[in-house]
Amino acid sequence: MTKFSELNISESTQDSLKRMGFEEATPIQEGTVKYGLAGEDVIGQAQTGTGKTAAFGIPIIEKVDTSNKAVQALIIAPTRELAIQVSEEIYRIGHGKRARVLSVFGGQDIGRQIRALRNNPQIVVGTPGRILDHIKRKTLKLDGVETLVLDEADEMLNMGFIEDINAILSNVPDTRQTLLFSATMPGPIRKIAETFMKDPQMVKIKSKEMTVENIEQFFVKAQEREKFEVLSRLLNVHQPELAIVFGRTKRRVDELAEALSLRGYLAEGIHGDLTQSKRMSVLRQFKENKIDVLVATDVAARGLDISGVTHVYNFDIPQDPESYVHRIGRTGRAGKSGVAVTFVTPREMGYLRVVEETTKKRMTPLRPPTENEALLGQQKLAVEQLVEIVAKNELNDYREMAEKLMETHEAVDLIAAALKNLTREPNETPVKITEERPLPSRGGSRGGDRNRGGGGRRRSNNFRGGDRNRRSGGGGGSRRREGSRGNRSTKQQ
Ligand SMILES: Nc1ncnc2c1ncn2[C@@H]1O[C@H](COP(=O)(O)OP(=O)(O)OP(=O)(O)O)[C@@H](O)[C@H]1O
Ligand SMILES: [Mg+2]
Repeated sequence: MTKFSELNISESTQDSLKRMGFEEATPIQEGTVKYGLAGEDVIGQAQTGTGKTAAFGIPIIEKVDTSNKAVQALIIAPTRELAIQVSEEIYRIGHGKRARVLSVFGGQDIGRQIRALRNNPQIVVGTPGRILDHIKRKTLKLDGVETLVLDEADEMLNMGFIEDINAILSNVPDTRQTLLFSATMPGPIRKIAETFMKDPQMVKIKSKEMTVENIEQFFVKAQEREKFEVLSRLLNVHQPELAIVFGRTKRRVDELAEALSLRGYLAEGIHGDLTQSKRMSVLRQFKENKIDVLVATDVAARGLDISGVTHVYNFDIPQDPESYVHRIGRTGRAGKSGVAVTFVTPREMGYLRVVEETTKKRMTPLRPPTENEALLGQQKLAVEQLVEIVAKNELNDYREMAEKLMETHEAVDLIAAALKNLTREPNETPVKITEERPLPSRGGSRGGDRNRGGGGRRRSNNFRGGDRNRRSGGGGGSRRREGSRGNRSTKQQ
């Protein structure tokens, strides 16, 4: 590990990084900051959660001239949430220098953004569509841009943003420096990326596997119709602090969020058809631990950095190995540990093998928990909660009542009743999960089919469904979840 002081960066930026709790540079930061500072183009590839944002953020902050009113750096990101997150991180890195950073994205009042743009931000982070909109309105001038960043470029190209990106690039001076970062760099994407760039320095952080080793990776084989029960049981056994469940389509996400709420989990869905304010409020609730389970599509979760995500469940196996890498990378970030479980129907085993070949990592088979094991997991949790309440020693208002109860009942029955009340018991509430068709067969369960069609094809999984707005609420939030946070770090697999 390298100290930031060895990377030739200013005291003020070093102070900001210290304030953020960054003590040493991660390998991708160590590898790219010098090129970034020297004005060279860089293609940076490193595993999820290893600090790629600061890898481009640090040189941007170092180079920005705060006495110059022009926009000097433009960062393009695939989603609104990511644009916000990246702008916040860069703002923090630029704290000492007082650089002005602004995020612009669709779904937010454009008038407000236009006014903010008049305040001369030096760094703008945005989604392609909205950036282009501002260029057309002449509310965003890019002739002073020296550094352009494409974060998650492959996702933007998958989403069909290539023309928008080309149009944006034609408004940025040719003399600019271009930086491109992602955890995965599929071949065709790299080729396209190179056409945007001049003699890019390739910085690939070598690792045996594509995924970080602090994520334990499991798969569970289940029939499509069994998957939801298996998910509920796994949640009961694993007791995740925060979990993300990925579904293949927007409809799937809506139905899963609804079904989980009905069964008493604090769950909400997030996907591209929700209004911007709904998406932001769901994410905020998740970050504040008011939701335990976030159900999401691939796109909605790309690049998101939420600390405390302990478990990722791929309710549907992703079609591309790259999606798998990005999905499970929502856990195990910044050196923390995480667990990923991928559901696979027998017909989809071929996809699992392709994922494993790409990531160079075998997933461990996981037996679906029995109903009894799920109950036991929850009972254990109830015991922990009860003991914790006792340890808090705030029971004075209850002692008298308790003593009275003990005159007529056995102590053991009373405790058993309290435990029962705290336990999430197997719940048969009917839920509606429309069966998804399995992915097209990949020829046999050993897979290994390298000749998969559609390498450069636009992914369709995030563009289907979404024919309904998500019903809000769902009720059923269980009592026992409330105030039980601090106690739920027990991780089992
Ligand atoms: N040098 C560092 N020391 C400690 N923490 C860091 C350091 N650099 C980044 N982090 C933290 O690590 C987390 C992950 O960083 P970041 O979001 O940049 O990852 P990423 O590589 O872009 O991941 P993804 O591929 O998922 O987009 C963030 O919370 C970030 O603040
Ligand atoms: Mg990132």
